[in-house]
Amino acid sequence: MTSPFILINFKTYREGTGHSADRIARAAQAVMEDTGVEIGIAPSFTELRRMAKHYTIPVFAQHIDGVDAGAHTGRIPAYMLTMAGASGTLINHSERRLTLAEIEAGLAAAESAKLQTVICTNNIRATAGAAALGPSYVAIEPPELIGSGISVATADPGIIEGSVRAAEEKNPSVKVLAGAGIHSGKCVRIALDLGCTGVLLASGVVKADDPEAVLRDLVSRC
Ligand SMILES: O=C[C@H](O)COP(=O)(O)O
Repeated sequence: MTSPFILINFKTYREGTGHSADRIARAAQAVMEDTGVEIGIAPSFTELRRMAKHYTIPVFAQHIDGVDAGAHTGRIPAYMLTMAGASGTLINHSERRLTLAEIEAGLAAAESAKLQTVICTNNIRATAGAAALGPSYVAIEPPELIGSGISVATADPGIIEGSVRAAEEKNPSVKVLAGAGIHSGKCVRIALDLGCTGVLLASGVVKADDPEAVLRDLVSRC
């Protein structure tokens, strides 16, 4: 049986930058080592290489572009992510929405670089479409709950259940993460009980006074 996966997105929070990013990464590594629950981080591009060098936990990018090396100003190709030490990438986060063509190109680039892929979706139909593309994970996140402190696990368990079912129907090898407002071990337990492999979260850990305490609570019912 595979371990649950908890992926912490640092977004562009100041609390996820510089020394504060280290505080979270250090805590994530300690909790992962103590409990065996897989905990990954998705820091900003400017922190990614440093995070991947200093910590052994999985480090994901927050975005990828389906372009190769060359004349592409301001883009982030797969080879740069692997050179920086990333092991995976988010694709199509609600805060960085992409066209279908861009999602497909980013996914293909990530796969050819052997990066794990998390396509984010905002509803069950989008989950079905994303799962059909065959990423490693689909992360279902109702946009209205993102950053709200109100957990999708309790506010909208139906969207999680429906997404798990949709992914299973389209491609049973695609794992599902639940995200938006996740902040406690209870939220994680509900997501796992609904068939998810884990959770994608940000503010609950990144903005916490004591990120390690939150992380220990998150894994407490895995
Ligand atoms: O990538 C993370 C999600 O957008 C969830 O964010 P949140 O945990 O702050 O609601």
